[in-house]
Amino acid sequence: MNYASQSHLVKSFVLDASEKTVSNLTFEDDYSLQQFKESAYKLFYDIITVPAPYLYQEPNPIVELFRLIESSLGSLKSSQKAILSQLEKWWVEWHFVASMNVSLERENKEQDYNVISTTQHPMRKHELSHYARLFTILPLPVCDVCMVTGDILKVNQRFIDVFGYTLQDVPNLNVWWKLAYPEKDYRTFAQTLWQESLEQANQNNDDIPANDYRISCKDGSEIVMQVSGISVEGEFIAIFNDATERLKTQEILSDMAFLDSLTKIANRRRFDEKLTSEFNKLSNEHRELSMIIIDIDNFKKYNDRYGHLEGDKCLFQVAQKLAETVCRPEDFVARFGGEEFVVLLPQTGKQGALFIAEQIQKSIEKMAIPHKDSFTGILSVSMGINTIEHEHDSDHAQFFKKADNALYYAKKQGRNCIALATDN
Ligand SMILES: Nc1nc2c(ncn2[C@@H]2O[C@H](COP(=O)(O)OP(=O)(O)OP(=O)(O)O)[C@@H](O)[C@H]2O)c(=O)[nH]1
Repeated sequence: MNYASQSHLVKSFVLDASEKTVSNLTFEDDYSLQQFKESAYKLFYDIITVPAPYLYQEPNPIVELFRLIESSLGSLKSSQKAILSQLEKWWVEWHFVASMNVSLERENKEQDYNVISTTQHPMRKHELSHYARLFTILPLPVCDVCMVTGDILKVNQRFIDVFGYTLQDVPNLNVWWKLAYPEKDYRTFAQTLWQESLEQANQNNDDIPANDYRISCKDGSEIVMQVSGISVEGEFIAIFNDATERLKTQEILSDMAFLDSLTKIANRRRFDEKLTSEFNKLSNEHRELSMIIIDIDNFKKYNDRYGHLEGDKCLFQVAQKLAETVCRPEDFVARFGGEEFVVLLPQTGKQGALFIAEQIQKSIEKMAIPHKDSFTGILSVSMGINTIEHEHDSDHAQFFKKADNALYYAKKQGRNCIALATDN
């Protein structure tokens, strides 16, 4: 771009316009506004010769040029300032329309599409110029991608601000996937999800549905984005919406609801509360209380062999099975943490608790979840039981500790077994 000559042209245009046609850019009627715009567009048409505008990159040539013009005008009058800033906006619009026309012309070669005649009247492309402005000023990161080649055609300034990548860093989808999704497994997952979303949009003739993606930024930080999009004739525009805050809120809400997010049973916090309340009841009423701590055997090896995702699935299945097996309304099941669960059985003595533990063992065995690295070839659990009566001198921490000691003993016996805490 020849900055000097263009700067000179725009400068004389601004000076001329601010002297004659407008004062503070308040146009008396639509006609004078239209006149002014048309002369501006005519000027752009005369001076713009760059074939492929890279408007959305840093440094942005248009912005640079206008900075130059502004400094060369010395101390600006407010009317000149207003004209200059309007011109800059229109120039961006005009440039976008011109580039759209160039691609339209390429597609319509056989119809002898006349680019010049359309670009001389750019306001006919009203919608396009609106789109151009939207694309530039949208406070969300957006990028425009050619579906055929995978080339990223444009990214807006917000995209650069949020992710740190410019169009040079991510010229096409291949590079984008590698940089933004550096971990191979997660990349495969994200690509599959995005591909399915594209197909779904295509089938339903609808927008690209929104899903959450964990994206790595140029500075190495990670950000969770809800990505959706629209597809328009061989291109799609991906729209990124920050999901971090939403996910944080969801997490807090699910914590507040005392639900373990993975297994969908009560969590540790809820268990602590329940244990305290059951313990307090003991002193007032003639009651018993039993606790069973359940720990999956060799779960580390399970994760190592079948992968963490399968491990998560397994934890969910075991938790649901426990909730199904321990079904009296006053009984209580929670995930204590990791691969450890806990059952509280109010008004239940040693024999009753042992019976429930055996039921649990059987139901887990019946699920027959394959576990090649376990002694039995299927998933098993070990359990420690403790029971307390209304006359007691321990606190709930001690009560828990004894059940945990019993569990430790069960593990030492070779796993897949149940141990009762001793009285002392
Ligand atoms: N998939 C998955 N794994 C978890 C989760 N929480 C804890 N773990 C895994 O559970 C495993 C527990 O390992 P250990 O404490 O060594 O116990 P173990 O391998 O079952 O051995 P034993 O208890 O002696 O039978 C670790 O590998 C943890 O990473 C979870 O939410 N999901």
